[in-house]
This record gives sequence, structure tokens and C-alpha cells, in this order.
Amino acid sequence: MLTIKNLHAEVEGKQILKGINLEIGKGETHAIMGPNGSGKSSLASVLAGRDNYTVTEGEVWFNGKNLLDLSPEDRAREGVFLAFQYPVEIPGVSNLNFLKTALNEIRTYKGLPAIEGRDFLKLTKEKQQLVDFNANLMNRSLNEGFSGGEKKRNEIFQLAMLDPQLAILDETDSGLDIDALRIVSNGVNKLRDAEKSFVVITHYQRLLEYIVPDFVHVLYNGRIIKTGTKELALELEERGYDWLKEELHLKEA
Ligand SMILES: Nc1ncnc2c1ncn2[C@@H]1O[C@H](COP(=O)(O)OP(=O)(O)OP(=O)(O)O)[C@@H](O)[C@H]1O
Repeated sequence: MLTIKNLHAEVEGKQILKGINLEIGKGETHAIMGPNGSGKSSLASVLAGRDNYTVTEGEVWFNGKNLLDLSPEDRAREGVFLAFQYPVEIPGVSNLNFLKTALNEIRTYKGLPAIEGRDFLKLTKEKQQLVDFNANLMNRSLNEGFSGGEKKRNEIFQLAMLDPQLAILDETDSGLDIDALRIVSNGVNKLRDAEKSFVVITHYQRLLEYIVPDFVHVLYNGRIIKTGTKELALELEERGYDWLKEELHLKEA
């Protein structure tokens, strides 16, 4: 479903991604770990199409389409979803209106009619219960005044509502209390199925005890330097990243 080949990207003239290769199959969950500044969020941004990044080399294919040729909006309509590390507040736009507009954009793109008000409310209730999202937050302005954890939980609610094929979760666990971490992880697990793929960016192995990945990749200085299974995350938690640099004879970033 997603193939990344030799992806290089820069921001403000600085090379950040230096040859990423990654293959994500349908229904798979991949975790991306790596030291601060290694390029994890940059990879998420490039996949979502943030315009301050310039792709200088490489290819990204999503379900047979050249993702890099598509606008950020069309990537979202095609089924790529990014849960932000720092979700933005949009005062004056209610959470529900935002979701209805986004959902209808996707439906129109797929040639489907706009969702009926009644069906939308039914879907909202169903998904709100599925991911255990506080109903009171749904009518408020999008993320305005939400606590850090509420914003992260809202990202998962949006994910449930929009039902993308590929969800990229950028440090969704940061800022969550212990209960919220479990709730958010349960929400993600309920959304996992044979058709949907997840890329989970995290610093902590703890999250991967809840959302068990099929693969764990280590991103270092703009490249994936090691791939393993969930045991690799455990090893990183115990040993940090320095041993890997030594093992692979890598220079400092
Ligand atoms: N707009 C920008 N201008 C200049 N440098 C940038 C910009 N955005 C990102 N960078 C740099 O790109 C590098 C990679 O950043 P990125 O946020 O992708 O790392 P990360 O692996 O997600 O880090 P963290 O774990 O700290 O979130 C960093 O050195 C960062 O300073």
C-alpha cells in the first residue's frame, strides 16, 4: 500500500531525510523510533505534504499512485491521515462541523453523496463510544482550550470518524496520562483491521506494549538504520541509541 524509495527531503535548505526506504503493507503497523531531531516528524510531514519540505530525491507510492504528485488535500482524500504531534486549535470552527466538512470532502472525492445529518450524528455517536471520546468536547471549537491530552484524544476520534487507509500517529502518546494512554491505545487497536495500516512514531516502548507493532524501525540522521520487531523497542528502551551507532559505525548527525 505504501512504498517509500530512497526519499530525500530538505527544509530551509537543510537536508533532513537522507534516503528513507520503507514498505508498509495493508493491515500492518510500523513503529518509528529514533533520537530527537532524527527526522521522524519530518518524514510524517513529507508524507502528509507539508509545503515547507522539499523532496529532492526519491519516490513515494500509495496504492499505485505517486503520492508526491498529489496536493496535501488529495493525499487526505486518498486516505492518508496524520495525527499531529502538536494538534492545532481552530477557534470558531466546531469540532463536529470540521469533521462533517472533512468527511464530506472525502465522500465527494469518492463520488459519494454528502452524509445525511441523521447518519452523521449516528456515526459520531458510534465512533465517540468506540474510542471513548468525551462527548462534551465534540461541540466545542476544534481543540480550542483543550488540554494536551484532550487534543491527542481528539486526533484519535478524528481518525475513527474519517476512517483513513493509512494513519500516521506522530507522538500521540506524548502528554497523555496513564489512563489516557490506555484509552487512546485501545481506540487505535479497535480501529486496526486488515485494510488499515498505521505508522506510530514514538519515543517510548511503553506505547508499543499497548499498540503492538509488526515492525519497529530506528530512524537516525535521516535514514532507517535498523528494523526489527517489538523486541527491538525493548532493547532500545534498555540500551538507548549509542550502541547502535557504534555497532553500525555511524558518524554523529
Ligand atoms: N522549519 C525548519 N527549519 C529548519 N530546520 C528544521 C525545520 N523543521 C525541522 N527542522 C530540523 O529537522 C531536524 C529533524 O526534525 P524532526 O522534527 O523531523 O525530528 P524528530 O525525529 O521528529 O525529533 P523529536 O523526537 O525531537 O520530535 C531537526 O534538526 C530540526 O531542527
